[in-house]
Amino acid sequence: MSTLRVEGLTVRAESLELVREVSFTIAPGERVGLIGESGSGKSLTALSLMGLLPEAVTASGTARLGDRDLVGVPENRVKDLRGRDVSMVFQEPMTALNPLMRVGAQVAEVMTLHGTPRHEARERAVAMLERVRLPEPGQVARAYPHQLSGGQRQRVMLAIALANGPGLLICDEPTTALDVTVQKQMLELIAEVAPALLFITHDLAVVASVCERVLVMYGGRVVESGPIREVFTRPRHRYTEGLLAASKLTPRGTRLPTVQGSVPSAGQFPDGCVFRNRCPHATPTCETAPALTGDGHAFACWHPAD
Ligand SMILES: Nc1ncnc2c1ncn2[C@@H]1O[C@H](COP(=O)(O)OP(=O)(O)OP(=O)(O)O)[C@@H](O)[C@H]1O
Repeated sequence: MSTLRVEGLTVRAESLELVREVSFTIAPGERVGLIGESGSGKSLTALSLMGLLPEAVTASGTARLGDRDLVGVPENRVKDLRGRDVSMVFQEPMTALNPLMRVGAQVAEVMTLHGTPRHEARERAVAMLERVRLPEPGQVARAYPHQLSGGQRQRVMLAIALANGPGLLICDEPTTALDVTVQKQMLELIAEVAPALLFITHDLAVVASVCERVLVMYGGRVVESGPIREVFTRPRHRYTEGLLAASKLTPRGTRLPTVQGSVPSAGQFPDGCVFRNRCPHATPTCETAPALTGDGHAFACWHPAD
């Protein structure tokens, strides 16, 4: 597993700079959110890492996953990286899946493209469908996309994205088209299976529930970044303040007690709190977080508006 290091990433359409000098890192296992208003450059940032920029749009700067360059790589080599080192799940699975091909064959195809023998790929495809918790994976493998629900199709897309064991998963609004219950399950699954995650969304509650860190983009730049609790409770940039104010997250003014030397139990979080099952001080869930060192932390609690 390798760290993603992006430095000075700039995306241009002719002389127009659409993304400017973006720098960030994502360590193995880390989940980083990318938020910002429409047109702020989130998708172009992600597409640069996938080598999928639209025609006449170019990227400069560096993006390295371990010892591999992701930016400025010739097209014939980008195909090797895409799917194997970095994978992406988009919002609408129906447009990404081939309607005329059984889904098992579609999962298998991305493996054969990267050198897995055909018979082995078929077997591993079913295992991948099981990994993304599709019940009856053998049966699902034989289905066509239209025979599955939206949530099942998005799980298939996740299986395709993970098929070659990439080091980084990028998700661009992967649950926006799903209903709320299915969305929650899908987010939990993504958080669990992502080797390292760059998660693009407009939904701040989603970022808070899936990611540990967040990057805020505005006008093509990253204007603020940091751990979720810091950025969401003490935003430094006026634009972030505005985003929070306009979001479904509303500060209740509840300041939970300073925690001394122990991990807060789920009972300390009010119903509906996005931190409820996650320790806001550490990356794992409350249940598994190591005991705090005793210096104590205070935090405000943000939760979705009623
Ligand atoms: N092919 C292109 N040629 C020129 N400009 C483009 C092209 N694609 C995107 N842009 C512009 O680049 C800017 C950033 O676009 P991008 O799609 O990255 O924004 P975004 O933050 O992902 O927005 P959204 O949340 O709506 O998806 C926008 O101003 C957009 O109009």
